[in-house]
Amino acid sequence: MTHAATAPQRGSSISTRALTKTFNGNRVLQPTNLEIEAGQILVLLGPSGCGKTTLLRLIAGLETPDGPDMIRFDGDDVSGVPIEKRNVGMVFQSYALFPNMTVSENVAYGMKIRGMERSKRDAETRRLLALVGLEDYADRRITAVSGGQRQRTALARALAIKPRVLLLDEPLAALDAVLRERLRVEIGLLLREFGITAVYVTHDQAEAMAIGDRIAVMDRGRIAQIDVPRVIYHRPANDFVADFVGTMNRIDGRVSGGVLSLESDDTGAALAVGGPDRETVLCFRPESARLANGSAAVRARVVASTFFGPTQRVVAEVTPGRRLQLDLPSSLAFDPGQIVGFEIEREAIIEFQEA
Ligand SMILES: Nc1ncnc2c1ncn2[C@@H]1O[C@H](COP(=O)(O)OP(=O)(O)OP(=O)(O)O)[C@@H](O)[C@H]1O
Repeated sequence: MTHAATAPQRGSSISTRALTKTFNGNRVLQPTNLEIEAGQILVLLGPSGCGKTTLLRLIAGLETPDGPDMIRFDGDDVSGVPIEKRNVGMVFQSYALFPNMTVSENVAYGMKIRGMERSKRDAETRRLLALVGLEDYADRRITAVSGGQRQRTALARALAIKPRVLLLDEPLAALDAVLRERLRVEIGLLLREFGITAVYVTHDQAEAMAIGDRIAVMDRGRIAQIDVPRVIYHRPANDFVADFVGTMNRIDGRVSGGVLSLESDDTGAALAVGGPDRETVLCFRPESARLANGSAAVRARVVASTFFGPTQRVVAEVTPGRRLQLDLPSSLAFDPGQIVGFEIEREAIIEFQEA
């Protein structure tokens, strides 16, 4: 395991039971049952207004649930426990740091007001600054460090009070894309090293995939699906999750003799999918397409192509108006109007039950 200096502290498990929240007669959180194991990172992912922040604030104790005994930490009802007694740390998009203090003073603040003695506090501050890679910036004023360094200061400050639950609300939203990408990896590693239980709100699916042990995708006050990132991505439970997480292609048509056929002049689809004859909608991700020729291939007319570096995203029509997005090797050039043939592995095809 890890050595003493970074020995993981134990996080609390969190569970909610039919947790709801109503604002002025409007129920914005539908009955929600969550089980978050100690030390796990759960990401709440969903579009604006779906209830992510409300759920986070309920766990924090910043909002009151509709009823008693709806939230438990380590099996104990925390309904009557105020935020300062819940042992939660919070990190927000706006850093909420003290601008007139240095980086290390900000990190030490919580320990100071809790009366930790100077030498212990200094040692702990140094340890935390090293952990977030800011040891060389300890004496800089907050106003003299970058956005990413401020966010890491905020994280170190939240961890300094040794919370058993860390709640993060869009902590990287204010940062530029490059920094966001780097910090999302770093934060995930840090939280795991700390062994803390974390709930992390974002509407950025790449961030959710990188950070979450599990992801809860939320839709209009409900959890639409909760699972590990791989399952959320490859086996979305419904249309909403499929569309919200990544790009999903759809081909609708009739499956007859296990094959979905769409024919029109020089384009068309002949996808072997198996199963009984039916009207259906088949879904697949752009990266599931493989270039192919022959009778088993789908043929589509290229509309446009965008270069991504290792791959290119080709937009092509399988019949007029039925557009698909395909990720194909970028070493090949595809001109508009050209016919491209491709296949999709059967395991990569997702079919939702007709509602
Ligand atoms: N204090 C409040 N009073 C009344 N309605 C509220 C309050 N807080 C949130 N809501 C409503 O609850 C719903 C969920 O809001 P919430 O902030 O939880 O969404 P979100 O998923 O975090 O959105 P965003 O990504 O935009 O922050 C919204 O319709 C919002 O308008």
